[in-house]
Amino acid sequence: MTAPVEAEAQGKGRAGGKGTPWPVARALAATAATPLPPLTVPLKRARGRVLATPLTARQPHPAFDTAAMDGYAVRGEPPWTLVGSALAGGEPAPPLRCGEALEIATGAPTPPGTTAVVPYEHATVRARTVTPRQPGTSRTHIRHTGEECPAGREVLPRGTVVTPAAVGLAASLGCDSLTVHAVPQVALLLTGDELARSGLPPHGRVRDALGPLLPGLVEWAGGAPRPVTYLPDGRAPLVTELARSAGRFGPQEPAPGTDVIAVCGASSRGPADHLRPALGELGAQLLVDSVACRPGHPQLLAQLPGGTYVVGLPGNPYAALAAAMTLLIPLLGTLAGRPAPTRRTARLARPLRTDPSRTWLVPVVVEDGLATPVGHDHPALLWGAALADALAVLPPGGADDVELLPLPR
Ligand SMILES: Nc1nc2c(c(=O)[nH]1)N[C@H]1C(S)=C(S)[C@@H](COP(=O)(O)OP(=O)(O)OC[C@H]3O[C@@H](n4cnc5c(N)ncnc54)[C@H](O)[C@@H]3O)O[C@H]1N2
Ligand code: MOO
Repeated sequence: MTAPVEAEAQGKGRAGGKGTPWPVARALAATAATPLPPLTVPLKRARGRVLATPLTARQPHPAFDTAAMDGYAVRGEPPWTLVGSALAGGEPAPPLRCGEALEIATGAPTPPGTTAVVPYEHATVRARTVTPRQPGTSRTHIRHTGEECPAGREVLPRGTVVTPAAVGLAASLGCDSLTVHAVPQVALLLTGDELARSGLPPHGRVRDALGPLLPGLVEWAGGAPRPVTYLPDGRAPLVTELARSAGRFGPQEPAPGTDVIAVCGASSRGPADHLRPALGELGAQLLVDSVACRPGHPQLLAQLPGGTYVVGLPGNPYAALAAAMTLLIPLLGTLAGRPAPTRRTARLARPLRTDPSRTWLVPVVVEDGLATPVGHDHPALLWGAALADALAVLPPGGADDVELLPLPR
């Protein structure tokens, strides 16, 4: 599927054309790369990354026989004589003898010989004699060593995203570090002389919507966004910044280790749309050149000679988001080591206008398996996307059941 950029950059024939079919483009983005190499990081830096090796228990859980309730550890048949007390984290208690009871806190090791823990509410104590309030049940209220997880057991497979719960689980099982995939480093280049970064822009200029949007989107997809770089319109600044971001050359210090560069704007064929010519000048290979979808068709995926990927996103903000969901998010997922997402579908709440040759990405809210379009889906405004749970993928010709691309919430 690769084609030298130079050839494409010369012609304008594909600007309004159909481009790569949307499902093909997404699959190309997901398979263009391989996961970044593994590295071992402390637990506190592991969250959001992806396990490169399975998480296995370094110790059994629980690590010792322990009381599941506050009450009395007892041995043998009642009544029992109270011989002392044990708190969680305290000195280990000596073995119990038959007929003895030890006041015990939840989580304290049960002394050797314990046959049950009688909760306070099930016991009566008089003159250091403990008796049960009701006939014994079959429950001993002892959590035995390894009963929840034996040592060496694989508890999370490779490819699991490290959630807060996973970090806590790893700690419970004695881990101080996790082996995860490196996080894709993402440079964000925004082009356009018309962009204003705060306040109400003067006539003819527009507020930048993508500088505020993209870092959160990249983090959600498992990448690490670099601070946004704003570029003036022009081919030369784009060539210089693409090369610098890729760490290849440049007058300034190269940015080390950039895996992906997302470029916003300059993706179409107008006089200020320099992305394709700039990529051509740098000797990039186009992997996807325009996608048969609305919005977002001018998007592209390319690879610079040093290996860095470039995703070209249209300047129109909703078109940029739709394009990012098509090319950038699958690419980042693969680089980050995430498994392919589970395919989700829903029934469209009402039929939508369809296109015979292009996929439409439609913002929807999803409830009880029904996808309801929220409207407000003009390519230039993120209103519909901000209301939506997901983008519904409406294939050429339409469908009753549609695939969903969940949006970050
Ligand atoms: N002759 C053709 N013209 C256009 C075509 C085409 O096929 N043939 N496609 C249109 C489509 S669809 C899109 S989308 C845009 C893509 O344009 P670019 O990627 O080149 O982006 P720009 O021209 O720079 O900007 C387009 C539009 O978006 C605004 N913009 C840009 N950046 C931002 C930002 N960060 N935040 C908010 N708004 C932004 C910009 O001001 C323009 O209004 O091309 C069409 N034209
Ligand atoms: O990608 Mo444009 O519609 O897709 O604004």
